Amino acid sequence: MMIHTNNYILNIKELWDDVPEEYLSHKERYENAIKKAFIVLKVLRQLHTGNIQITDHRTPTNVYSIQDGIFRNVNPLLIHIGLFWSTIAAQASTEQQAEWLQPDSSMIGTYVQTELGHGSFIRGIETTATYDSTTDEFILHTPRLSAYKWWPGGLGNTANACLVMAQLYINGTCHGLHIFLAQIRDFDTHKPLPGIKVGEIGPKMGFNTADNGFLGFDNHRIPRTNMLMKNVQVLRDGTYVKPKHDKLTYGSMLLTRVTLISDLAYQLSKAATIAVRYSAVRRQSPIKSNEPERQILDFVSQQHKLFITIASSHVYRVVGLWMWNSHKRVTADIHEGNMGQLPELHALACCLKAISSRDASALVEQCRLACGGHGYMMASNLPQIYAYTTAAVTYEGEYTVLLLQTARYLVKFWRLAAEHKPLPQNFAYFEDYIKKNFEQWRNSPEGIIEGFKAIVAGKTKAAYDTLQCNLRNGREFEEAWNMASVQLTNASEAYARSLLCEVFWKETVQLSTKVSKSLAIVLEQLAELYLMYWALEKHGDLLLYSTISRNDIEALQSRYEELLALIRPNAVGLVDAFDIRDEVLCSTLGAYDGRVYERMMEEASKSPLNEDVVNESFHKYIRPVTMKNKL
Ligand SMILES: CC(C)(COP(=O)(O)OP(=O)(O)OC[C@H]1O[C@@H](n2cnc3c(N)ncnc32)[C@H](O)[C@@H]1OP(=O)(O)O)[C@@H](O)C(=O)NCCC(=O)NCCSC(=O)/C=C/CC(=O)O
Ligand SMILES: Cc1cc2nc3c(=O)[nH]c(=O)nc-3n(C[C@H](O)[C@H](O)[C@H](O)COP(=O)(O)OP(=O)(O)OC[C@H]3O[C@@H](n4cnc5c(N)ncnc54)[C@H](O)[C@@H]3O)c2cc1C
Repeated sequence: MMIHTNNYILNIKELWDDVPEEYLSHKERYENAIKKAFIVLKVLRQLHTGNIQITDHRTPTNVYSIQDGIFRNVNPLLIHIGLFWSTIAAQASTEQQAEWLQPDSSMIGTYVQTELGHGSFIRGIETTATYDSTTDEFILHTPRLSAYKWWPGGLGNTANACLVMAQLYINGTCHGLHIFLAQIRDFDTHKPLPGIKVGEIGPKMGFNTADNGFLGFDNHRIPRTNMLMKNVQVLRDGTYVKPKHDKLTYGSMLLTRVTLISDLAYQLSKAATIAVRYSAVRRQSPIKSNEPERQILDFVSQQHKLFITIASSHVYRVVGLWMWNSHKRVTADIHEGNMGQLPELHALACCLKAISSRDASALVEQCRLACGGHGYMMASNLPQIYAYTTAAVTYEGEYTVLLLQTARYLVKFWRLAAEHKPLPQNFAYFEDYIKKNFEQWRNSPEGIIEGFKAIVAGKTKAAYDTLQCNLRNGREFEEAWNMASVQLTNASEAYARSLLCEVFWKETVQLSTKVSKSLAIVLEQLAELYLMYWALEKHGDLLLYSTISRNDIEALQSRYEELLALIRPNAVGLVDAFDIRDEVLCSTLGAYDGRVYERMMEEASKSPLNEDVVNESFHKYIRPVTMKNKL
């Protein structure tokens, strides 16, 4: 069968709600979402097997973006599709993949790592997998309450299998964390298998269709061949064959951190579309008293809130793709046995995941505030986008914890620079900073990029000096590190910002040579706006670490305001260009036709509180009190 993906999915009636999901109970929400998830999964499987083919020349990822509209929340199979399959594909041996990665597999899986007691510090995970050579099995066990798995998406009710991260024990020796495939529910009855205690963890700020779950094992046995064995093996006699790099087991987190950057770009484009379109429709007060009321988009302070969101969406789209290509390159190298680039990729993924999620949630909230009271309505969809986006600051590596990983990398290069040892080209600026080879400040994108590098060098130096001072004062390294951690995270944050500015600017300049002149002008305006915005936000740091002057900052401010005015005529066009369908945007404020007030009234009419002219609670509770003395 030949289909057009969007039209096909839009025409599946069961995927689209009559009643907004906010009016459903926790249980009904899950049941509604799971119904839709399996319709979507069926379509994905048909696409995969070629039973249906698409005519719109897009990949199955098209289905992923439309699902934002289908679920208005999270697909309960998100982790099954996003993490379970990809981890098997990346970490299972060829034979395991052939057995497990069947398109018609009965397994619905999830990725089970975090425990009640440990999320960030995964070496602290307490679930054990003990090899029993007499039966050729691993025994999975949860030794205490804190070792219960807690959080995995889809675990609560949906999954019948999972990838479990557990401490591997062979003959009494602990070999650290490894990943095991475990069936947890019967494929036919869906009842938990003996020795499995599993359930759902309860309502959350968002993600309420994702049935996040808990899981405990009571000496649950699985075959030895269920350990993921591409990079590491346990042989029949219990011999342990080490991986080429001891963090290859963490590969799924690395990949998800990379892909998250692009996902967050997409969430930002949704928020920007809603807020900019609404700001073009909404009129509130004249600018000059004798004039009609103006579109709120004409207020320069409103442009300041919104245009940075449009620009940031482009930044994260560009940088997300750049990271995706790096990941592909490094993975190919790892395949060839070369691990050399892995530390750099990990350091970049950590700080960029941290900053992209923090930026995205702050900017989505800024868009919500920019829509005034109406932004607070669930029907604007901005609260849901915020709840989804802010979760990413925590999952897949908590913000501060990830910044501290990148700080380890920065400190290593600073130490080389301080000891006058050779540095890779991308850290040559550390040496320049030490030698005080400062470039004279230039009020240009290139000048700002140099300025940001000076901030990275200056902040890394400050953190490093504090670390050394703590060590000289007799502290142990880990304690000295903890004492310097505020400065270390500051250095990492600055590093991420400098990367974002540099990659975005260079990629935009390159892209500009390939598109029409008028488009190139707009793209460069957006890139310049991003750099100017952050230079102004960080002007205190620039004053500390670069040669910028007060006059330069004033000139930057003028240019920034000029850019807002230049972008204003194209603002609506820029968000239309994100090309997000109304069915995906799900927003009364952001629909393409601009019928904001009509849609708000239509949505209000769906409230169950409008079903009866007089709600029965009036007779039960209100009337007895208000009419008491009058009867
Ligand atoms: C914070 C972490 C990284 C610490 O890990 P740990 O084993 O304790 O590290 P060490 O201190 O021993 O060593 C650090 C050392 O290892 C390198 N490294 C760490 N991670 C990686 C990696 N992924 N790839 C390559 N190298 C790595 C690091 O560079 C250091 O090297 P040095 O040369 O400096 O020594 C760890 O505990 C961690 O990652 N914590 C976060 C946990 C997390 O992300 N959990 C995600 C759970 S799944 C989830 O949240 C799903 C959400 C839903 C969804 O995605 O939709
Ligand atoms: C919506 C959602 C979905 C999730 N899905 C999954 C899933 O599918 N599978 C799964 O396995 N997990 C999942 N998780 C769990 C998630 O990965 C963890 O919550 C996350 O890694 C953070 O760990 P934590 O909760 O232990 O936070 P903690 O580490 O306890 O963090 C609490 C605070 O302590 C600070 N802190 C901790 N360690 C340090 C340190 N070394 N130095 C400085 N400060 C520190 C943090 O900065 C933070 O401020 C999910 C979580 C959420 C919210």
